Amino acid sequence: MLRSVLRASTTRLGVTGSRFCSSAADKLVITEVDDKTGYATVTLNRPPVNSLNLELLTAISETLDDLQNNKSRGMILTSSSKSVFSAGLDIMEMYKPKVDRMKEFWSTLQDVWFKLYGSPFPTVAAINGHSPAGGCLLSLCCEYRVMCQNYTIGLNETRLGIVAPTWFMASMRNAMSRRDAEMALTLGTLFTTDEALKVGLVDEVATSKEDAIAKATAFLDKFKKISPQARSMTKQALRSKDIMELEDNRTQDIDLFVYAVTQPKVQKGLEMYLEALKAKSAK
Ligand SMILES: CCCCCCCC/C=C\C/C=C/C(=O)SCCNC(=O)CCNC(=O)[C@H](O)C(C)(C)COP(=O)(O)OP(=O)(O)OC[C@H]1O[C@@H](n2cnc3c(N)ncnc32)[C@H](O)[C@@H]1OP(=O)(O)O
Repeated sequence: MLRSVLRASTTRLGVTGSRFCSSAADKLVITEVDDKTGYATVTLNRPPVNSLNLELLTAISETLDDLQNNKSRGMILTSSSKSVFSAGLDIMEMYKPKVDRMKEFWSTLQDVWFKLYGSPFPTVAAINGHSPAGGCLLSLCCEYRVMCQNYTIGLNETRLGIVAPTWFMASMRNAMSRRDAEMALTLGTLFTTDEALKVGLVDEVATSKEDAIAKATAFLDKFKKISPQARSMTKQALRSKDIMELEDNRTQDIDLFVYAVTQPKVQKGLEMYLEALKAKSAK
C-alpha cells in the first residue's frame, strides 16, 4: 500500500516543500514509499510534458539525496502525465539564455546524472509516455526500463542540430550494443516501444502504467536476496569509468555546453524547433 508523500521537493514556484504539507499536485516531484517493500515511486509532475527546467532538475536532485540518505531499497521513476514520461530538457533554458542560469542548469543536470547513474539503490524507469532526449537520458540512468506501448524514446539531439554530450552517449552505450548506439545517436533515432525493446533500449513492454509499475516492482524484488552492499559496489564499479570521466571534466563540459548552445546557428535551430512545436500543439 502506498503511503503518502515522503517528501515532495521543490514546488513549481521554486520553494522547497516540507513533509506532508501541501497537496502533492503542487509538487514538481512526488515521492511515495511503499510501507511493505520500502520502494519509492518518484513521479515527475511538471505539466504538460515534464520538460526538465532548472527547478524540476533541482527537485529531482533533492529527491535523490533524500532517497540515498534514507537508505532507499529501490526507486521507480515515472510520470504523472498520461502520454509523456519527459520531453527532455526544457528548450526555453537554452533559447536566448542567461549565461549564469544556463551554467547552473547544466551543472544541476550533471548532479542528477551523477546521483541517478551512480545511485547505490536499484532504479527502474516505468516509462509511461514519450521519452525523447533528456527524458531518455533519465531512463538510461536507471538500471532497468519498462515502457508502455505506442510511445517513442531515443536521444534525438542530432535531429535538433546539437550533439549529445559524451556522458549521454555513455549512458546509451551502457544499455545497448555499441553498434546500435552509434546508429541511434548519429541518426537521432526516436524508437517506438517495440523497436526500443528489439535493440535493448528498454527491457520490457507494459500494457499500462499499472503494469509498468508492477513489472518495475518485480525487477526490484529480484534483489531481495542479494546483499545491498555487494549489489551497489558492483553497479558502481561497472559505471565508475563513465562517472570519473565527467567528474574530471565538469567545468569544461559546462563551458562547452554554453559555447555550443549560444552559437547563432544553434539558436536559430532552436527557434525553428520551438516554432514547429508550438504550431503542432496549436493544431
Ligand atoms: C561534443 C559535446 C558537445 C556538447 C554540446 C552540448 C549541447 C547539447 C545540449 C543539449 C542536449 C539536449 C537535450 C534535450 O533534451 S533537448 C529537448 C529535446 N526534446 C524534444 O525534442 C521533444 C520535443 N517535444 C515533443 O516532441 C512533444 O512535445 C512530445 C512528443 C514530448 C509530447 O507531444 P504532445 O503531448 O503532443 O505535446 P505538445 O508537443 O503539444 O507540447 C505541449 C507543450 O509543451 C511544449 N514543449 C514540448 N516539449 C518541450 C521541450 N522539450 N521544451 C520546452 N517546451 C516543450 C510545446 O511547445 C507545447 O507548448 P505550448 O504550445 O505552449 O502548449
